[in-house]
Amino acid sequence: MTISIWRYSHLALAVSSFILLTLAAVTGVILAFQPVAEKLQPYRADNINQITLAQSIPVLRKMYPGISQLTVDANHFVQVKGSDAQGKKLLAFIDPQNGAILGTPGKKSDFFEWVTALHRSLFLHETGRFFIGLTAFLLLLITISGTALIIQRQRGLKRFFTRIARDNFAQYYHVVLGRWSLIPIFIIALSGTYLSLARFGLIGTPEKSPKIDFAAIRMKPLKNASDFDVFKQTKLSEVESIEFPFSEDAEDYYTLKLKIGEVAVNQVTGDILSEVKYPTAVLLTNLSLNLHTGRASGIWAIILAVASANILFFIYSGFAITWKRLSNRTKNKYKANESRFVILVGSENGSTFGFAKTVQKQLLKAGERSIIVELDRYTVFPEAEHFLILTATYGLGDAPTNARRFTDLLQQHPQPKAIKYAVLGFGSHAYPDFCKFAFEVNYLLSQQAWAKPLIDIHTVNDKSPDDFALWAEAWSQQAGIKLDVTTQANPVKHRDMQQLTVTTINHTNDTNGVFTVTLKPKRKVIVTSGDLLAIYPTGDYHERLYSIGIINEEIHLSVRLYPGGLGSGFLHSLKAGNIINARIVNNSHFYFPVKAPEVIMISNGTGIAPFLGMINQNIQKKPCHLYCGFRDSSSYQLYQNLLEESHADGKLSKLHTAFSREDPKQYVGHLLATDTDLIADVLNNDGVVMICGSLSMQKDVMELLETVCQTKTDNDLSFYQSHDRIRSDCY
Ligand SMILES: Cc1cc2nc3c(=O)[nH]c(=O)nc-3n(C[C@H](O)[C@H](O)[C@H](O)COP(=O)(O)O)c2cc1C
Repeated sequence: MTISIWRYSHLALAVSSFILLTLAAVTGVILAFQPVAEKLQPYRADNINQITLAQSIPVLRKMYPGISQLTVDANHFVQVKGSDAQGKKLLAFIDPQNGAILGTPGKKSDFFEWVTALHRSLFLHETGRFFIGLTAFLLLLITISGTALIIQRQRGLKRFFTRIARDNFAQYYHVVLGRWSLIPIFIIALSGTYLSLARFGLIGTPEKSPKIDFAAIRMKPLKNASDFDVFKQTKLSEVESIEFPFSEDAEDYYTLKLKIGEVAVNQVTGDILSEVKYPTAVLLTNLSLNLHTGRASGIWAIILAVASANILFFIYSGFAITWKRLSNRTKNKYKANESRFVILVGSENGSTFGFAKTVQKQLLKAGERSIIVELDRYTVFPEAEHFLILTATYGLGDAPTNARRFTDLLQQHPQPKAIKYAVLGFGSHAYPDFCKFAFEVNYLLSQQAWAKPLIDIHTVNDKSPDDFALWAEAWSQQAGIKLDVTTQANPVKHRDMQQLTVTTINHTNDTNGVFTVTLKPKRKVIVTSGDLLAIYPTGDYHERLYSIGIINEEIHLSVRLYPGGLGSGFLHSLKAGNIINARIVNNSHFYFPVKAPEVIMISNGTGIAPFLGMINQNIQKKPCHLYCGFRDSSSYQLYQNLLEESHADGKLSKLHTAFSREDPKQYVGHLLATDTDLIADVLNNDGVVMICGSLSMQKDVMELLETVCQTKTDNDLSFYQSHDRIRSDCY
């Protein structure tokens, strides 16, 4: 069953019962203090588990000849009724061993009586009782659906109590407290439901009184009550009440109402005149009363109070979660058939809609026709030029509820025009399948003839504003529309601006416009190969990002000069000794996998930059295979010495080069196609594949990897992507 069915049932049940549930929970918290207050009174007989009727009854009859009834309540208070030796009315708590009076029962608290009536019947008699019973039943169903949701969220019963990733306050504590108070709430709901059913006679059979054969009552042998076998065998703790014989006539007898049944005892001989066992339904009613009211145990009563208070918190947090989900839904200004930008959203709890709205606002501000659509409402968008797909991942790396049908819809609705797409995955590293669904969507889109990637897939861990801003920047650069997504949580980032000195710049004319720049930070900075360097060519908000390779503590960039290119033109104009302002952008998802046993690196063009640094730093000489593609050998010359040295040092195990404009014309994909067994081995043995370069190269490589995964590895492509075993940084 899907998470949504449980969720919707949970919500529907909560919505339909929350008013009465609030009332029952508030009164329940108050009533739980009644047994605690009662237990504080000093009337408890501590040893009723040891005292037998044979010990107690003769003492009591002697002290109180007019005793008519004895009761033992859940507090272990023993109460006697009747008249005392002076013939005065008797109603007192006594010590059952010596008959001493411990106190007299006071009037029940009006307040507790009032709250009890409200809790049981809303002051509406049978109608009220019915609604309260129904509320208890709905609470039972809410508890069951809540349990199912926790099991699904935690990926199975075994992991029920394992750590919960913290989403937001209401959601986190809804689940955390839910796990702990599940059992008491289940017991409250079940016992409440049972008591209501019993009350309306829907279960249980009426108690039968003992049938006495008066003709068979014996007058002899005369025995003392202390010698009656039945009294000797019965402890006070087994008794609910005892009716004493009215006179000394043998036809008047003792009636023992025990916890499990009723026994009539001849007052002369001690014979058992009749014995009836209560039906299970009656025993269950008693048990339900004990469990529902906490009357039998002060500790249980406190647990009930806490559980009832938790119900109130669940009502609040449940509505806070729902409100968040609903308030993130959007109204669109434009229609699907007139929008140029389509923001497709996959979200379970609504936060991804918040990010989508930020993007939407910027696009509308820029005067673009833009629309937000749930992934499950995917259709043909005749005017669309850009798809921005923002999707979370749920369950075991699955699609969120509003994106379940997307993969089918994508096949059903091919788009009439070419559309540039960008996928942004929302997820959390607390889950093993990080952003798996986003990787799947990205792959499926790459298979559509009409879909053209604008930028590589990006991911956002734990709603990180920085991750989001990085994606927005990358997208803005390619789309030519500024998305300013800086927020309070992500204040102007240029605080971390560094001054960097150009140490070398290497541009020759025969490298197809590719050149390298080496920079040295003036101050010590934390930077790793794979990070990005953000430069500001016009000194304002225009930002350009370049992959970094660290060699000998210097930052190496590989850049292709584009005619009129803002960033590449700026870098190309630099001279050794120039100082530039730039900042390091953390890109840790593309770091060298230090723990992996073997690594395959795939690049084309300037995508080689981070790998140069990673290979240079591979002092442990971990097996590393580099597959790099260039237009021709002149572009390769920029890196040749460094790579050959690394190979000779053992930092690079194998170097494969492909030249697309020299015979035999080859792309990296061709090199990889001959080494599919190696790729499969690396993936099957915890190794990592890294890709850096152009999006079109990435598309071809991903297709090849998908085939390798289908035919030669244990898992599919998105599994390796979401477990950081296939890492890509393409543009
Ligand atoms: C029950 C549950 C399961 C999740 N499973 C995954 C997962 O498998 N992979 C992942 O990367 N993130 C997972 N997440 C994290 C969410 O995808 C992430 O918090 C996302 O930002 C939520 O977006 P939303 O509020 O739009 O649904 C899970 C979160 C929850 C609560």
